[in-house]
Amino acid sequence: MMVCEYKPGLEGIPAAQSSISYVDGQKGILEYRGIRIEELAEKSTFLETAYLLIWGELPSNEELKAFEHEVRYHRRIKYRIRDMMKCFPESGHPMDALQASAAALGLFYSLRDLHNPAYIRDSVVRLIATIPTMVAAFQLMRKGNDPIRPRDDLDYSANFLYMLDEKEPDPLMARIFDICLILQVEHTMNASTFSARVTASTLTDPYAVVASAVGTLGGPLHGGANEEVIQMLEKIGSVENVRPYIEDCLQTKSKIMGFGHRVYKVKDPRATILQGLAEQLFEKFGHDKFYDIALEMERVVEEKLGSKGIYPNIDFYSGLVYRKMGIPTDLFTPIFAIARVAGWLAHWKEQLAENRIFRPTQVYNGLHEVTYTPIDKR
Ligand SMILES: CC(=O)SCCNC(=O)CCNC(=O)[C@H](O)C(C)(C)COP(=O)(O)OP(=O)(O)OC[C@H]1O[C@@H](n2cnc3c(N)ncnc32)[C@H](O)[C@@H]1OP(=O)(O)O
Ligand SMILES: O=C([O-])CC(=O)C(=O)O
Repeated sequence: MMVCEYKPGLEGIPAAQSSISYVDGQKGILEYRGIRIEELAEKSTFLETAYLLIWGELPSNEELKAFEHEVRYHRRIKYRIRDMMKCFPESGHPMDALQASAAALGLFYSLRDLHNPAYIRDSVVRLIATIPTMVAAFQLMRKGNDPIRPRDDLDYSANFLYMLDEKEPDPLMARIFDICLILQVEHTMNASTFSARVTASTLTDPYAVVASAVGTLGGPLHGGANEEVIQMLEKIGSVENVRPYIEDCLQTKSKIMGFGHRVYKVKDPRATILQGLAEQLFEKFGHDKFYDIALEMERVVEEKLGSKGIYPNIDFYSGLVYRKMGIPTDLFTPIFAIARVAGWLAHWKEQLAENRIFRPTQVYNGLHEVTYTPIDKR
């Protein structure tokens, strides 16, 4: 057997062959199925992009209409799922609520008919359709309110924003939210997608695949950083405090949230687009002082860490966009999951097409031939 060098975090080790997305981290390029992210953000919608990622090609008009229709009519969640969610502690994190709810869907649809295209399509539609409803339902129920029923006349993103507070969203806000989902939907072999593929490789059901990926996305080194960025900006509080804050992080070797990336060594192209979206919102709905703090952070981090290739990642500006929409900070990562579920499902489908169970090796650095010490002699 070939002996390979151990790489912490599997840096640079290919874990799959994939045609779903492509990143050039030196040039700051991201493509979904070969199409540049900038073009999709300008011209596509989240559901069209999800279709592209999962089925490999842009849909025809009829295909898109059919997909949108199916998603629209699967948005409602079973009352037993709602009843289960009512028992969750209101102080719990919405990512944990989402992970548990996604797993619970598997109790109702545990068929695992993995060779049947109709089962694949049905699972894709159900997960993409119900995850926003479950996120919004927990948000209302933890405040003691009843969930708001999805509105069939609203499109995907407008309906989610509506379900958060029963107000039809401003059209610019709904469009910007939809673009955010396009930007967050997929990113090659990131930690949560890897998790999804490992889980998929055991041939379990897609609800378990998504639940395991949601659990992985929530950590602060991954999708959870978008929530931490806002907490950091609040803690810094003013532009003058930025430099001392960053100097302190460098001295204590703490991570600056929303900066750095395993693949990008330049500014993440999605951060650039998100920054532009935040500016559009500030223009229409008023400035946010945290944006000035964020700009100063970007300047100081570039000065101090630019030579190491540490620049803003996708999580740096997304929180400012969601904050301006009035969305609570602890929903930022669940919203990331609303988007990324389509990427995970594209990888689930690709993994199933040429499956082999993931079973890497390890470099054992423990003891051998140790004798058992009876408890009274320890
Ligand atoms: C959707 C997403 O997941 S995007 C990423 C979201 N996560 C964050 O924003 C959290 C902050 N960033 C980080 O923790 C990292 O940059 C990660 C997790 C994104 C990437 O991690 P890795 O590729 O393993 O890089 P690693 O943590 O080994 O850092 C490499 C070097 O850069 C430094 N570095 C990396 N990111 C940062 C940061 N945000 N702040 C300060 N220093 C950093 C490290 O201290 C290390 O320095 P050293 O070589 O002198 O020890
Ligand atoms: O790719 C990664 O390592 C992190 C990630 O999910 C992203 O940047 O969207």
